[in-house]
Amino acid sequence: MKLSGKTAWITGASSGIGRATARLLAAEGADLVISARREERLQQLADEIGKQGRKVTIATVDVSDRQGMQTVAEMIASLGGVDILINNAGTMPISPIINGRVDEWEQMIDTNIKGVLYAINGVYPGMAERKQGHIVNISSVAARLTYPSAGVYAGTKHAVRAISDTLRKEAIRYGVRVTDIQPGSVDTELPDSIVHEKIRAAVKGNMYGEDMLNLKPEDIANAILYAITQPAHVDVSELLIRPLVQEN
Ligand SMILES: NC(=O)C1=CN([C@@H]2O[C@H](COP(=O)(O)OP(=O)(O)OC[C@H]3O[C@@H](n4cnc5c(N)ncnc54)[C@H](OP(=O)(O)O)[C@@H]3O)[C@@H](O)[C@H]2O)C=CC1
Ligand SMILES: O=CCS(=O)(=O)O
Repeated sequence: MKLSGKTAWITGASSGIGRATARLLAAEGADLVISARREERLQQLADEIGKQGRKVTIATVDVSDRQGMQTVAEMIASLGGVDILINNAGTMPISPIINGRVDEWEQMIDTNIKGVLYAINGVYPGMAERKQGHIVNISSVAARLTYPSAGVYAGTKHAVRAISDTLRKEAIRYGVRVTDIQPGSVDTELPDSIVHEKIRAAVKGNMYGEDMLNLKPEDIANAILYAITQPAHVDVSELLIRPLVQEN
């Protein structure tokens, strides 16, 4: 097993990419801290993974809750810290900017940018002190391009990519590695977070159309595993993974 003796914190572990990654990392021997807002989902996952003999700690927290994230960080520090952070929690309530859905903009900014920063802030100082660690941020193909209705979402993902690359440069001196994972369309619950009904229907139609074979969450979990199991001198800085049929 490639991750025996390692502990990973996975945010957004209650579904999709986070849940698939939790399963894969546990199968490779990692102990886990899994967090999200839906506690029942986390408990089900913990029960499943616990049967494989892995230690799993649940943290029910909204990543946009600065104090709540600080409490999780303190709990993690009391466990001795984590070796790996999978900074995955995210939301995508997209809509045209002309609609002025300011609450949804703020939700994306608070979750996708501030949440990512709070998690980094929670574990990075400890990693730097121990002179080892790996931070994996899940941005998106939308960290490289934009498309109508996704202005704010793409803005948050461009920000995650910029934060990742800056952190990568700063963290070299501490022996901490940073990877930015950029998935294309993955078959998950993410479109359910779109509140604008017409856009949600359009995105779901596109993502689940018969002519479009999306990625599976496990495809991204495999990419994450690749990034975190390279030799210590290797930093997989970015990985862009699209379904074969996705042009942009
Ligand atoms: N699916 C796709 O096509 C793509 C996804 N991504 C990114 O991948 C990441 C994972 O998404 P994916 O698995 O697809 O979608 P899911 O909707 O299946 O999973 C999102 C996860 O994030 C958690 N989450 C959302 N908001 C919050 C919050 N405020 N606080 C804590 N946890 C939260 C959810 O848990 P809960 O609701 O229980 O809190 C859930 O576990 C996201 O960052 C997304 O932007 C990137 C590119 C493509
Ligand atoms: O983050 C989402 C990427 S895509 O589904 O719009 O390609």
